[in-house]
Amino acid sequence: MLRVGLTGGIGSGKSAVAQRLAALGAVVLDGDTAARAVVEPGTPGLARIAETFGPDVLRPDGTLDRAKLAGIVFTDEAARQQLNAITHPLILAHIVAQEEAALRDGGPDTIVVHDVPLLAEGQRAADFDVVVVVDVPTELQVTRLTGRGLPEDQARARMAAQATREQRLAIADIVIDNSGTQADLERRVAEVWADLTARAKQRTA
Ligand SMILES: CC(C)(COP(=O)(O)OP(=O)(O)OC[C@H]1O[C@@H](n2cnc3c(N)ncnc32)[C@H](O)[C@@H]1O)[C@@H](O)C(=O)NCCC(=O)NCCS
Ligand SMILES: Nc1ncnc2c1ncn2[C@@H]1O[C@H](COP(=O)(O)OP(=O)(O)OP(=O)(O)O)[C@@H](O)[C@H]1O
Repeated sequence: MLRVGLTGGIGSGKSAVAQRLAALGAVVLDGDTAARAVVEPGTPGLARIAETFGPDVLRPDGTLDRAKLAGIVFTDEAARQQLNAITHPLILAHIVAQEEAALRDGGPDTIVVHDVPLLAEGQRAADFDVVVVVDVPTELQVTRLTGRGLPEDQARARMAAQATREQRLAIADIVIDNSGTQADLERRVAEVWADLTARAKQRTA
């Protein structure tokens, strides 16, 4: 098995890369999806969030009001650290369980891609055999985020809560430049897939 950490700033195109890698045969485990699962109604994660941030962050139906919580944590660094302290250990445990299942089901050449939005923010790069970073210039991140409907001030607030472009590039083994077209991206991901496949074979040889 080859364990790949995939990361990129918000709006870099990380999800687009993950989708293409999945289509090529990777088992993709997604941090944002895990982050949603651990705060479903009835979970200890959601209970701790409601205790910490107050019942106002819950909707009348008991689900998390994500926009309200985002409004709190992306304007208040201490609040975001509190949220991270609740969610990050739960997210990690959720993903470890999914990876164990992938290992049981897949063969020795299985390529597991962990889509980890905040890989450069933690100390986890060493947990992976290969780190792939999706890179775009900062202003293009803003353009793409506003293009999908996020107000510019909110886009910039989230980017300010993340590592810098340079910090992400510093942990990369492979960089995917996504400043071109979707077709350019597809070609580059196919190249990277060939590279990952070769690395996976080398490990099992
Ligand atoms: C604050 C929340 C409710 C906002 O929800 P929303 O649906 O608007 O965003 P979503 O979860 O889809 O995240 C979108 C992107 O925002 C960025 N982001 C999310 N959480 C964080 C954070 N704590 N710090 C920095 N950036 C973050 C990431 O680039 C992520 O890919 C949500 O992001 C959350 O629960 N965050 C804490 C868990 C977390 O750290 N998740 C991301 C890494 S695993
Ligand atoms: N090469 C490209 N050309 C034009 N638009 C693109 C390109 N790559 C991605 N996009 C668009 O940019 C936006 C952000 O891409 P995507 O959702 O894949 O980013 P992400 O890094 O996964 O973001 P998030 O951190 O929010 O999950 C999307 O609307 C996507 O369709």
